[in-house]
Amino acid sequence: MRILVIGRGGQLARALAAARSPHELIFLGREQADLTRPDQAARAVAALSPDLVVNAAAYTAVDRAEQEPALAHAVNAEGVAALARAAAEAGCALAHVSTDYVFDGARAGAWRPDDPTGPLCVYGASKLEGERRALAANPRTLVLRTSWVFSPWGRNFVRTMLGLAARESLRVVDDQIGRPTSALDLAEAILAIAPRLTAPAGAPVWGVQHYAGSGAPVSWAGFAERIFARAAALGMIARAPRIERIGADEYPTPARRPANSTLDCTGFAQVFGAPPAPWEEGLERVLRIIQAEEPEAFSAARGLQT
Ligand SMILES: NC(=O)C1=CN([C@@H]2O[C@H](COP(=O)(O)OP(=O)(O)OC[C@H]3O[C@@H](n4cnc5c(N)ncnc54)[C@H](OP(=O)(O)O)[C@@H]3O)[C@@H](O)[C@H]2O)C=CC1
Ligand SMILES: Cc1cn([C@H]2C[C@H](O)[C@@H](COP(=O)(O)OP(=O)(O)O[C@H]3O[C@@H](C)C(=O)[C@@H](O)[C@H]3O)O2)c(=O)[nH]c1=O
Ligand SMILES: [Mg+2]
Repeated sequence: MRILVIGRGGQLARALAAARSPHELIFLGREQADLTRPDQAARAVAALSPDLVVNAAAYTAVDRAEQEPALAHAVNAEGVAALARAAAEAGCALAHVSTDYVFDGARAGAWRPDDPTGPLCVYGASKLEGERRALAANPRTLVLRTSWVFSPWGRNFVRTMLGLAARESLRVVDDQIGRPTSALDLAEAILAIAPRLTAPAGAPVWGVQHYAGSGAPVSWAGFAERIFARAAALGMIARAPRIERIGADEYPTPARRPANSTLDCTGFAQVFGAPPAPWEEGLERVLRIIQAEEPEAFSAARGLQT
């Protein structure tokens, strides 16, 4: 089948490009399909008439969004609405990726797709609006919420931590928990379920589902410890910084983040017949790719004699 991916340089888009797949994948970067220029994406969808559009583009700068709410909304809500309309008009399905930050995180237990939302920040609110607009514009829409995405590329918590590995100690928030997700696993899951996304409107595949790394939820501090422990074991860093576990109130950021971001993915496993991959295995794979692709990238932080 023919899959049109909106977005090219981002983590998920790169992971989709790296994955092995029997499908024909076409990637459009911002130059060809800018979500703030709704006509562009619509023209591309009409011209290419794919079976499925995967939206891997988004405004993802969580803190900066607090200063740029209009732009976040233009990309994550208006742009998505236009894309969904174009897909509906061309008769093609839409897989749209969303986020755990649509929840307020204010209770224990994993969030199910139909649990009440309540975003705490501009990014989360813009993504929630995008979900609604996509589902309203195209009945053949799968909104796939994911969380804490990391990959060998771009901006993510794993690369941020590796960049700080030379520090003696690091203060990291311990009262926000969630499920980290490898972009490679997410990409492979999307490609694996793609043939199911040719179903007609009303089929059980449409609507909101959750896909996040399986295994125990962790705090950012716990995730950081795991990253450093594995990076040290792989010889990427000489030794792990000491992690000082702090509260979010001790690490002020412009955007508020949910205390409990844990996504319940049982619905995805039921509908698509495959549970998400374990995040700890995803981390191992991502670290090995970073090590292979950029042996010197974190050399300043390695503290290793080379
Ligand atoms: N990263 C995470 O931790 C999480 C991400 N998600 C969601 O997953 C999806 C993929 O995220 P991820 O791959 O990490 O995102 P990235 O931030 O890595 O990439 C986002 C991509 O979107 C592009 N983009 C931004 N604005 C526009 C625009 N106006 N028109 C077209 N393209 C644009 C960026 O282009 P450019 O490079 O030119 O800026 C970039 O290539 C997003 O929907 C995100 O909301 C959900 C949960 C967690
Ligand atoms: C760098 C750093 C961050 N932190 C905290 C701040 C914050 O609470 C938490 C994560 O910070 P980050 O900015 O890396 O992550 P953030 O940008 O909030 O990541 C989010 O991105 C969007 C796109 C999503 O959709 C979410 O699922 C989530 O992955 O870690 C520390 O405590 N110490 C540190 O040294
Ligand atoms: Mg960030």
